[in-house]
Amino acid sequence: MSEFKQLYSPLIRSAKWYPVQSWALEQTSHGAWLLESESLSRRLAQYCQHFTVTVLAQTIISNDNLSVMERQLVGESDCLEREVILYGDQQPWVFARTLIPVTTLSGKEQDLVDLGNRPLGYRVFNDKNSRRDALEIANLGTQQQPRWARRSRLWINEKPMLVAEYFLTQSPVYAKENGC
Ligand SMILES: C=C(O[C@@H]1C=C(C(=O)O)C=C[C@H]1O)C(=O)O
Repeated sequence: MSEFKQLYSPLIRSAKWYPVQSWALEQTSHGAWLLESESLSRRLAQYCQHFTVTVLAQTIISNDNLSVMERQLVGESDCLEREVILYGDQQPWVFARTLIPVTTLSGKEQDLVDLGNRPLGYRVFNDKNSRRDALEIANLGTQQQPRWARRSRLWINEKPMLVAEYFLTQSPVYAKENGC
């Protein structure tokens, strides 16, 4: 198993998610990232020369393996679980875990199984029938040194998927504290 998956998969699964309103995000530099409602991939790509995605794992998981909240957000269907690292100029920036119900993988959306190293966001946000809701935030670091994660539901042609993203230390989200 990839070292990244081993490290970050359990972290993001056990995250305590809170609604956006619970955090003082307005006017902060990380807030602009966490509140991005359009494609995160496109935003990240503006901060580097080479934006790439590496798939760590992709498997079908039973609905029984979803948490109660996950089930509330995506429904009762089994899901394709896709875990990736988003890289900016070869630096790992974001670990992302997406749950795509198999019922979403129908009609035009059957191609989502075959994305490979193409960013999911490019595919989803190229479709005019896409939107994001149910945004929640978690701090996987400490109060002194926050390490942010967010979870949101994406809709494509009225079909849901759930995306959790963990912003790694080298990501531009922490650019100020990294001295960039
Ligand atoms: C959901 C988006 O796609 C990004 C790309 C992902 C992937 O390729 O699996 C996963 C999560 C995202 O951070 C986005 O760009 O907003």
